[in-house]
Amino acid sequence: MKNFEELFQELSHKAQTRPAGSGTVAQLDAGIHGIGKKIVEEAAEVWMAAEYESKEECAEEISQLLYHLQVMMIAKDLTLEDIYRYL
Ligand SMILES: N=c1c2ncn([C@@H]3O[C@H](COP(=O)(O)OP(=O)(O)OP(=O)(O)O)[C@@H](O)[C@H]3O)c2ncn1[C@@H]1O[C@H](COP(=O)(O)O)[C@@H](O)[C@H]1O
Repeated sequence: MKNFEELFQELSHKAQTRPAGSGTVAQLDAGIHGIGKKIVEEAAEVWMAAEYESKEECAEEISQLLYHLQVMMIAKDLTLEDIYRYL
């Protein structure tokens, strides 16, 4: 099991090394517009899961939203500290 910080490290490394087959690299190549659409889509899936699905399905959708938010952070060259200072 990985935590938020570990996922961010992993995604940052993928963005730098660009391994073949990485979905993260594909997302980054899709650009801000594509990543933004994915965030909106995943946010809607979180809402629907919270309304109509199980707690576990809701947790999975939330994890996917967090993933796509991290991809956006990397695309915008934001660090975790840039975000944490507003929490
Ligand atoms: N945690 C995630 C993660 N969460 C969500 N996703 C992506 O978000 C999509 C969400 O799935 P959905 O079923 O909601 O969407 P979908 O419409 O079926 O998917 P698409 O057809 O749009 O890809 C998944 O298909 C993944 O592409 C993730 N992709 C990768 N990770 C982790 O990121 C790390 C790096 O992954 P790679 O860059 O692929 O090596 C690994 O540790 C992965 O576990």
